[in-house]
Amino acid sequence: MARLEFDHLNKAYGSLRALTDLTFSVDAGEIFGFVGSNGAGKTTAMRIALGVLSADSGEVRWQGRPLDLEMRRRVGYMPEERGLYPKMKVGEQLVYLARLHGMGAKDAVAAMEQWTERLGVAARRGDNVEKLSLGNQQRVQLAAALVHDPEILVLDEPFSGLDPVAVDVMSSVLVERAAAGVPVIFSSHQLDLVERLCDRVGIVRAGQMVALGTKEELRRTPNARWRAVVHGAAPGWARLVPGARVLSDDGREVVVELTGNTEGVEQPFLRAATAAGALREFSPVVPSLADLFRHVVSETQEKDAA
Ligand SMILES: Nc1ncnc2c1ncn2[C@@H]1O[C@H](COP(=O)(O)OP(=O)(O)OP(=O)(O)O)[C@@H](O)[C@H]1O
Repeated sequence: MARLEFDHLNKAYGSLRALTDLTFSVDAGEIFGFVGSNGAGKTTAMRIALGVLSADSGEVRWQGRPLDLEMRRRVGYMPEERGLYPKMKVGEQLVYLARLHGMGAKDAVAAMEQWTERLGVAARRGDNVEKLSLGNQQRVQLAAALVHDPEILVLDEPFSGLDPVAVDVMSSVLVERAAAGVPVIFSSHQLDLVERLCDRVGIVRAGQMVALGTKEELRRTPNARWRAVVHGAAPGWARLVPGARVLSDDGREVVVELTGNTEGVEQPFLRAATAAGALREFSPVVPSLADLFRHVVSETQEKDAA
């Protein structure tokens, strides 16, 4: 299986430990969301993958082999600090970058035309990059990451500062590249997007991976939560349900945490809700990625403090 592996990466800047045994992998065809608070170490890990920065120990492998200079030419990278030449024309710059990655002149021009078209900046090919709005510069930056038809995509906050249309274009490009077998890793603070796009997610805190898995795996909690909306019920009815802890109750909507998360664990709560009054809604409460993120980050902060 073709897989991009980040294997026990350690990195310190002087006395600051930026990464501690950071380990995870991204399969070919998978979109991996790399999330974490500011300063958690995402950029550091991506820079190590690209060889812009060296790790103190650990390595990044593609298909079982450490990423060397030759392989890194086949990676599409969007650096956080962005890396375009402001005084060079959009089209020329993309052709130049494609050639730098080993493409022939004709193919480089064709790829530049294709990607500027796809990303909605074809009309700006003749303009210097610095004349473009920030969002359009970012579209060009993505074109720069894609123009050489990379085998791997590593994108540092590709969605920041994009308008909703550009977000849609960027999303569809990532989904399409993954469908073509490319492992895609991107960092983002926009957790709704990560939730929507990613197959798997890794949450880093202070250089360590604190949660890793598919969205379903991350959402699986030891105790299920359910909500019921009941009209005309006597106050406090839910407190009498065996195995249920009431988390909130506004007189109509009640949310409970149940002991366990097995099939059918909600049935006593459902029966009680039906008996209590007119049941209008009944559903499981599924935590969002933002809920999980807050939970994981605050939980590990408490552990650190202890
Ligand atoms: N060149 C550097 N010299 C010293 N410290 C650095 C350097 N680059 C990063 N750091 C520190 O390493 C830690 C990890 O930073 P990094 O940029 O990798 O985090 P990040 O997760 O990408 O953050 P953000 O979401 O804010 O972009 C931070 O504490 C940061 O201050």
